[in-house]
Amino acid sequence: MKKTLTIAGSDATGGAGLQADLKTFQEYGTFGMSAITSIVTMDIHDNWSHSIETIEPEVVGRQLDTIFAGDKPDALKTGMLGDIRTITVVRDAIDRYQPKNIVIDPVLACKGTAGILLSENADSIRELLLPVADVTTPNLIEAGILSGLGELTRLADIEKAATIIHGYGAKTVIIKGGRRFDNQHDEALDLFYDGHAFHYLKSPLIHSDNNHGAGCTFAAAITAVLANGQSILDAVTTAKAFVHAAIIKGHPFNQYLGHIWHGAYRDSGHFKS
Ligand SMILES: Nc1ncnc2c1ncn2[C@@H]1O[C@H](COP(=O)(O)OP(=O)(O)O)[C@@H](O)[C@H]1O
Ligand SMILES: Cc1ncc(COP(=O)(O)O)c(C=O)c1O
Repeated sequence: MKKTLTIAGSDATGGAGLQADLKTFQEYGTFGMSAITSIVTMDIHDNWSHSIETIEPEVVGRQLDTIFAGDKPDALKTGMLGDIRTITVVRDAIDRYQPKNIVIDPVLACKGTAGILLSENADSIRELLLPVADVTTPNLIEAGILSGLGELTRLADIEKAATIIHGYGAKTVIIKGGRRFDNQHDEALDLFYDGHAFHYLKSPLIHSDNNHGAGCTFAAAITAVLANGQSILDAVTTAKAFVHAAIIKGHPFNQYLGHIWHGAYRDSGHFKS
């Protein structure tokens, strides 16, 4: 049994955050574990504004000590980390326990929120987590912030951002253009860069707002496939198909939010032996 770990925030609605990660880990037949960093709530009476309650960093550290008291996870991912002190705690645990297959999803922006969440975390993620990342998966906004390039509107900008982020130490960078990157071909386009070549991952753009949790789920699927021993390019390719199926079979939650369905890839006949 391969083991996977998420260090992430809780999304009470169940679509994103550690809930998305654990569901996805299970879909890939891995045993998921979680260290919770923050609790996100949304207010139906205030235009669905998001609030973040951070868990004491010391408690995050104790969760990690608890998890690493067992066999080492075969892969781990980080999501929303909440407090800057938490980023230090996570890096300390990585130095102490030396896990392999580290996926850093640098969550700085949630869909459905006008502003950027936790932009002050960007510097700490860049300095402490990118140097130990086997894979990092910023969306278009996060890649603009982490690279310092700001708004990325052309393919050349995205490639430049990937090169800069790779320069901070992440071995593989995947910039999720998703539906944010405007292109003439109606494609959801992501860029994969491993320091050698740029690969574009493309899928038809789905015209749906039921996309809450897509980013977390994409990174969680990569984590699970790495835990199962496959290559990074394989992991990213199947994660793209997994999240594509999940968005197609998404369903509305309320007038503000629509969920993806994490079980859609299995429903469409995958994972059957
Ligand atoms: N409307 C869509 N149609 C097809 N794929 C999408 C769509 N929106 C996002 N994706 C894909 O889902 C994954 C997550 O991307 P995105 O939603 O941009 O991340 P985040 O949740 O971090 O903002 C990427 O592989 C992206 O290309
Ligand atoms: C705890 C948590 N993590 C991450 C996210 C980002 O979600 P997505 O995968 O839609 O970008 C959210 C969004 O609400 C969240 O609540």
